[in-house]
Amino acid sequence: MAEGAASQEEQSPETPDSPSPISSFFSGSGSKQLPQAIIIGVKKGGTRALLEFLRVHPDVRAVGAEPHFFDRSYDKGLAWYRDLMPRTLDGQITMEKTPSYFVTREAPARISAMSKDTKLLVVVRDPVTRAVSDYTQTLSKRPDIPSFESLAFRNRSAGLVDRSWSAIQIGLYAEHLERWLRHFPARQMLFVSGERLVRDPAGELGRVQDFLGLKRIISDKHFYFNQTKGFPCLKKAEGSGRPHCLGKTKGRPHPEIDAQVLRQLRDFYRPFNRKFYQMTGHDFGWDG
Ligand SMILES: Nc1ncnc2c1ncn2[C@@H]1O[C@H](COP(=O)(O)OS(=O)(=O)O)[C@@H](OP(=O)(O)O)[C@H]1O
Repeated sequence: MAEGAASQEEQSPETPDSPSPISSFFSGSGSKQLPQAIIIGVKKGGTRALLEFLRVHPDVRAVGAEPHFFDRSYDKGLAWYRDLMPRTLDGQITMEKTPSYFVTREAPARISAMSKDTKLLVVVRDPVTRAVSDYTQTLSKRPDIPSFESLAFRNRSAGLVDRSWSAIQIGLYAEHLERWLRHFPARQMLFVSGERLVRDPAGELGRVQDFLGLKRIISDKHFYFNQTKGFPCLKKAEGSGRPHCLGKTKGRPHPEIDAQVLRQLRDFYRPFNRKFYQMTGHDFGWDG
C-alpha cells in the first residue's frame, strides 16, 4: 500500500502492487502527475478488475492501493496526493481507483477543482447483486452481523426498504450521478458494465481504451477464463509477466438470500435503474 494512503479494500497478496525490476528501472525517469483519469466507483462493481486489466496497457500507470484522497485525506493537499502516484513518461496516463468517491458528496467539486478535464470511470453492477456482494464483504469481517434480510428493510412485512443502509444506498446510481453531472459533462464519464467486464473483459476494455484516448492494445489475447476461479484472469500481469487472477476476496461466493427479498429489492430499484438508463443512454439489463 502507498505510504499514508488508507485502503478499505481487502487487498490480495497476489495484486501486483510492487513494480518489477524492469519497471522500477523505467520509473526512475519521468515525473509524478496528478491523475488524468479516476475509477470513482462503484464499491463491489469490479473496480479492481478494471484497474488491473488497464495496467497491462503500456501507456497506463496506476497506484495500486486506494488513495481515498477526495473522501478521507483531502486536507493533506494535492502535493501529498501527487506524491502517491507512480512516475510517468510523456504520453502515459496516471490513474487511481477509490470506489467510495462515487457516493461522496464533496468528491465531484473536489475533483473538478483539481482538473475539470479529469475523466471519470464508473463500473456499475446490478444494484441487488452489488448489495449482496457488499454484505458478503462485511460478513467476512464481522460474522456476527444480522442477516441481509433483516438489514435490508425498515419494515419487512410492509415492504419498506431501508435506504439508509449503505449496502442499499450505494445502488441508487441515478441519485449519485445527478450530483456528478452538476460538475462534469456526461462526455467525461464512462459507465463500464460490471457484468460485461466478467463476460467479455476485452470488449469492455475496448470501450475504456477508446474513452481514454489509448491505442487499443488490450484485447482477447490478454485474457483466459480460469475454471477454478470462475472468472477471467490475465495471461500476463503487469509487473510479473505471470498468469494472474484477482485475489480470494474478489469473486467469492455469496450467501443465499431469500428469493422474496431479492424480488422486493428488484422492485425497489427498478425506477432508479430506469432513470439511470435514461441518464446514461444505456440499458444495463438489470431489469430484464
Ligand atoms: N476478473 C475478475 N475476477 C474476480 N472478480 C471480478 C472479476 N471481474 C469482476 N469481478 C467482480 O469484482 C467484484 C469486486 O468489486 P471491486 O473490486 O470493485 O470491490 S471493492 O469495492 O474494491 O472492494 C467481485 O465481487 P464478488 O463476486 O461479490 O466477490 C467480482 O464479482
